[in-house]
Amino acid sequence: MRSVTIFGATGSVGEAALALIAHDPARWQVDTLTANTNAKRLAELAGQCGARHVVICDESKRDELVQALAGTGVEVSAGRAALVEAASRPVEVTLAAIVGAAGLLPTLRAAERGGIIAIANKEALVCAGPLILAAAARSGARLLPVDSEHNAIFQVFDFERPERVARIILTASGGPFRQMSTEDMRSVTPEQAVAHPVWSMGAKISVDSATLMNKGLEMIEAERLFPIAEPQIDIVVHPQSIVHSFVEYVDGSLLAQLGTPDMKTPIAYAMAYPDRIETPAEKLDMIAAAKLTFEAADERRFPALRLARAALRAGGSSPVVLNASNEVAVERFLDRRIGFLDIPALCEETLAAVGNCPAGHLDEVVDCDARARSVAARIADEWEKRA
Ligand SMILES: NC(=O)C1=CN([C@@H]2O[C@H](COP(=O)(O)OP(=O)(O)OC[C@H]3O[C@@H](n4cnc5c(N)ncnc54)[C@H](OP(=O)(O)O)[C@@H]3O)[C@@H](O)[C@H]2O)C=CC1
Ligand SMILES: CC(=O)[C@@H](O)[C@H](O)COP(=O)(O)O
Ligand SMILES: [Mn+2]
Repeated sequence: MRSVTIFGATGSVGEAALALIAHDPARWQVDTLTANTNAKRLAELAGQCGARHVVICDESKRDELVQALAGTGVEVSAGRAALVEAASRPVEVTLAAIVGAAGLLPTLRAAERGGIIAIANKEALVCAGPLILAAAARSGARLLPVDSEHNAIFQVFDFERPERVARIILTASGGPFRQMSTEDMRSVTPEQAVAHPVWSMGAKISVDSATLMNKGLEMIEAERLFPIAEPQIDIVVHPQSIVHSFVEYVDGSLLAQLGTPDMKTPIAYAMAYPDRIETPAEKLDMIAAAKLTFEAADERRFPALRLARAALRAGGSSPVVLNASNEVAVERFLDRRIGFLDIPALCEETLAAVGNCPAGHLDEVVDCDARARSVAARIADEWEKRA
């Protein structure tokens, strides 16, 4: 039996992990589940999986959660400090599945503590990858990527002889607007943007997939996770999302991991590592899939790719600023306060306005993230006043 804590249990990745646990409950002992505001669902999930402890970040939801779990013996905590404290509890597997930079502190605390850190929270790696890796190296924690592309690369990457790897190629579905002109993208709605053609995911990552910022963040995530440099990271659009990424070796061999687009497979890989466990994910029927297609990514229609590559090249605080401004922009787009094309535009203006700030230490990353959010909000407020 493995003990497991899930940060972001009420989200798309968190629920997929809990479905895996329900599929083979004898294998897992759930320690802590966390949510931001969704107390009702958190209580239901805790009841279903027999969690010992729950954390709700929004303190105003504490009473609702306490009432929902009355008589069950489940320990209830609330607030941001409790979220980070929960990462200090000893468990064998921590699933980091909070969305956004909000997941950074608990993920870092878990990496400081040890065990398997199954990491879906790519924004934490984008903002503070070197800090998380250093913490894991000190504690002996095993950092395992859950993001489908990075999980695929992890499965076929020669870590013993990385000099044999020529490049990695991240596959991108292309999102819902893959074939749309820039002009038509101007007026797309949040509903259209979150309707991902292949994957079923939370709203923020779905919008990121639509702008291709998701792939941009994934380039940075890959540079953090694997011993490769920016020029060795390429992207290819693969609308079927069956090949989850490639590793190209110096002899020209391309190794890939394939499967149906279901997050339960990479989550199971990371949570059960180094075992492989049976999952309820649909198995790939190659005859039915029949055709796998590949095309070039268009940086002109999807400028987020260009911005992310530039941020990766620039290093320092640029990835932090890119991520923070994107989080502000996506939230405002979902609230219908800015348009779809304004998302990369706001990131670009924020990057130019913030410039370089120190981002080597945790407090510097936190300050830089806050500064970028406030600059992005100010720019977007000015746009709104002018409109
Ligand atoms: N969904 C997917 O298939 C994939 C996701 N990822 C990555 O995994 C992460 C999670 O994505 P996804 O599951 O789609 O996200 P969701 O939006 O579906 O879920 C987010 C989870 O995080 C919690 N949360 C949100 N904001 C905060 C906050 N400020 N503080 C603490 N907790 C918070 C939510 O709680 P509440 O419900 O209360 O709001 C929820 O449990 C992201 O980083 C994403 O990029 C990577 C690959 C695939
Ligand atoms: C499932 C997963 O890993 C997502 O990050 C996925 O990659 C999103 O699809 P896109 O390729 O459209 O960004
Ligand atoms: Mn991905």
